Amino acid sequence: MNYVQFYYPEGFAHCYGCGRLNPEGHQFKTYWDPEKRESRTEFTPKPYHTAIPGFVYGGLLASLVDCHSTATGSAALKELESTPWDQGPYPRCVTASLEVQFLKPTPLGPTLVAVGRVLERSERKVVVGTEVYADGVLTVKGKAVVVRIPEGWGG
Ligand SMILES: CCCCCCCCCCCC(=O)SCCNC(=O)CCNC(=O)[C@H](O)C(C)(C)COP(=O)(O)OP(=O)(O)OC[C@H]1O[C@@H](n2cnc3c(N)ncnc32)[C@H](O)[C@@H]1OP(=O)(O)O
Repeated sequence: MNYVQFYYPEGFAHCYGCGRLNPEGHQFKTYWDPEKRESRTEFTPKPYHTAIPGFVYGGLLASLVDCHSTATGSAALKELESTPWDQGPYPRCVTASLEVQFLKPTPLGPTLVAVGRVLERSERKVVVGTEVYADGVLTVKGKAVVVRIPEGWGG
């Protein structure tokens, strides 16, 4: 299966964090495992994503949790459709609220792995829990409420 953001409609694919059509952005890519009902986004920060030397800037970590959560919400809403996983478009979500807990400084260098789970889902809203690991150590936890984009917004 391809990544969730691959299936976003073109008009919703320019996000600075995860838009596949934004060459200046991070282009986060999120994979959904339909059996485990778990999402995974891997990203290797660049040397300039620095907070203090050797550690990742918290805003980047929040962006990772943000876009990873909207993608997880998208996959969770896609589950409600009868179309196959490899057939787009996927529903597009925006973030209504985002909580980030920085548990430990996140080292700059290793590939970060964000793992997401669906905590709650209705037809329009998904609550997503995320854990971010660096070298297998949990450094960040997130919780986001994401909402299907209202009718008439771009796309
Ligand atoms: C043109 C091109 C676009 C292009 C768009 C491209 C999208 C890129 C997205 C990338 C990720 C981001 O950075 S997103 C960017 C940051 N986010 C935003 O700019 C979103 C701004 N906010 C909004 O537009 C709005 O507040 C919405 C759409 C999120 C929600 O408004 P609404 O449509 O009136 O929804 P509403 O019916 O009130 O609520 C739906 C459900 O969500 C819950 N809910 C609503 N807000 C919150 C909240 N802050 N905290 C907790 N829960 C909330 C409600 O209780 C309800 O739950 P229940 O009663 O059903 O249980």
